[in-house]
Amino acid sequence: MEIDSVSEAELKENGFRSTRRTKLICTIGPASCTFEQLEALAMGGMNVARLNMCHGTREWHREVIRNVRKLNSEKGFSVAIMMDTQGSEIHMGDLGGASSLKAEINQEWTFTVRTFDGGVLPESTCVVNYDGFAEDVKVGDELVVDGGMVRFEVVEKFGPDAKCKCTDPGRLLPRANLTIWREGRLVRERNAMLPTISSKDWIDIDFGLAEGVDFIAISFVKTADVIKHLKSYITARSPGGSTSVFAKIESSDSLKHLEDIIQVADGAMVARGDLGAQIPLEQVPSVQHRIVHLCRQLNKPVIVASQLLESMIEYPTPTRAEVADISEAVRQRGDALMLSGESAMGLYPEKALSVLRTVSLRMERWCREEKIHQTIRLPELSTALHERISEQISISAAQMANKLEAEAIFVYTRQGYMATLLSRCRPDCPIFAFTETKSVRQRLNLQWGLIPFRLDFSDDMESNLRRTFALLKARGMMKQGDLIVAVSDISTADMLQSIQVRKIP
Ligand SMILES: Nc1ncnc2c1ncn2[C@@H]1O[C@H](COP(=O)(O)OP(=O)(O)O)[C@@H](O)[C@H]1O
Ligand SMILES: C=C(OP(=O)(O)O)C(=O)O
Ligand SMILES: [K+]
Ligand SMILES: [Mg+2]
Repeated sequence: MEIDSVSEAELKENGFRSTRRTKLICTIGPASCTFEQLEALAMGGMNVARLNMCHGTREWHREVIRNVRKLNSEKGFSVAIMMDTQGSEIHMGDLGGASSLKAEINQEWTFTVRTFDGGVLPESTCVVNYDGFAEDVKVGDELVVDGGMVRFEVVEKFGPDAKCKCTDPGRLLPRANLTIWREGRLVRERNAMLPTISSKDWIDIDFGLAEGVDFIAISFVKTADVIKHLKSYITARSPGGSTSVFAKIESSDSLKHLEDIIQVADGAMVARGDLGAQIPLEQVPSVQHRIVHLCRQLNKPVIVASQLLESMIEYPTPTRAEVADISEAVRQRGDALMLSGESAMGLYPEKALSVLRTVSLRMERWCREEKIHQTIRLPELSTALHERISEQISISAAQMANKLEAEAIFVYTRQGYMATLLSRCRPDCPIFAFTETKSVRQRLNLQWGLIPFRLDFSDDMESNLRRTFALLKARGMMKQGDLIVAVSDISTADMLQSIQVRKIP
C-alpha cells in the first residue's frame, strides 16, 4: 500500500478529523525548482506542481517534471503535475532580459511590434507579441498591464509604434498580459479571433502528453469546442492515457458559455489574474462563487487561483485581507487553492504554502464546528443505472458517515469516479480512496477531502477490506474499534456496488 509520508504523519498526529481537505497547488519557477526546494514544498503540503508554459524552456520544465517524479518514487509522495498553456492573448515580450522595469507617472513609453537584434530593447520600450497591435490600437485607448498593475494612455501612433503616457505607475514584469480599453470597454474584436490553443501550445501539449502530465490547464478558454477538440486529440494521441483537461475561466467570453465549458472539461480554474483584467474587478468575487458552485453541481474539481498571497512575494507575512480571501475560498469549499508568483519567484515559497495550509485547516475546522454548510442541491448527473447507483451510494455514505460520526469513508475505485462523487458530497470525515494505479492516485490528489492510496485489489471486497484494515493498523493510522463507512464500485459476479459500516477489528 502506498500513501505519502506527509498525509500519514498528519493522520497520526492530529487524528482523521483534522486532516486538511482543501488541496494546494504551487506554481514552480526559479524559486522552487530544485529537488530540495520541491521536497520542502511537498513536505509543506503541495498536492500539485503547476508548470506555466508562458515561462521557461521545455528543457527546464522537463527537469522539474523529472524531479517531481523522483520525489514521488523515492519519498512516497503523489504530487501531481499540471501543465498550463500560454494561450495567444496579447501580452508583452521579455523586457530585454530585465526581471522587471519601473514605469513612472507621466513617463513616455513606446509599445511596438518591432523585433530587436539580440533582444536588446531601447529604453522605455515594450514589445507586444501580437502583429495586429499597431493597426488595432487607437489614440486615446488605455493599455492595461497585468489587470491594472500599470496603465498607459496611447497618445500617438507612429508606424509600428504606439507612443504612450503612463497614467498608473508600477512594475512591468516580463510577458505580462496586456488588454486594450476604449471608452471604458474592453476591446475584444481581435482577441475573439485568436486561437485558444496556439501552435506553441500544441507543441507544449505534445510535450506534456509525452511526459505524462496529470493535468493540462487551457488558458483563455472561450467556448466548449476547444476543450472537446483537445480531449479527442488526447484520446487519439495517448490511448489509455489519463491526462485531464482543466478549463481556465479568465476570458470574458467564457462567462457566456460557462456551463457548457465546465460540462465538457474535467475541471475548472478560476483564473482571477486575467479574469480581473477582462471584467470589472468588483465582479470577480461573485463570478468566483458562481464557478465554484457550478463545478460542485456538475461534479468537476475547481481551483481558485491568483493573488491569494500576492504580498508574500516580497514579505514574510500575509495581509489580513489575503487571509480573509483564502478563508472565503475554503468556506466556498473549492477543491484547491493555487500559488503563482508566491511560489514561482517569490522570496518565501515555503512560508506562503504554510499560510495556505494553516488558514485552510482553521477555516475547515470552524465550518465543521459551526455546521455552517448549507446543503446545496446536488442534481443527478447521469441517467445510466450503474452511475445512478454510484451517486446514490455516495450520497447515502456521506450522510451515514456524518450522522454516525465515522472516522473515515473508505472507497475502493478503479477509475476514481466513485471517489469524486464522495468528494462532491463534502462529508465531515476524510475519504480514503484506494485505487490501483499511480495515475488515478495522482489525479485524485487534487480533489477536496480525498486521501488517495495505491493498493492492488483482489476481486473479493472482504479481503480488500481486511487487508486495508491490517495495513492501516500496522502503520498506526487506525486503531481497533474505529468506525468507518466503506463503499466500492468494484463489481463482482453477484454484487454491482456495495456500502458497509465496519468497525476496525
Ligand atoms: N518557469 C518559470 N520560469 C521563470 N519564471 C517563472 C516561471 N513560472 C513563473 N515564473 C514567474 O512567476 C510569475 C508568476 O507566475 P504566473 O502567475 O504563473 O505567471 P504570469 O504572471 O505570467 O501569469 C511570472 O510572472 C514569472 O515572473
Ligand atoms: C492563473 C492565471 O493564469 P496565468 O497565471 O497563466 O496568467 C490567471 O490569470 O489568474
Ligand atoms: K499560462
Ligand atoms: Mg491567466
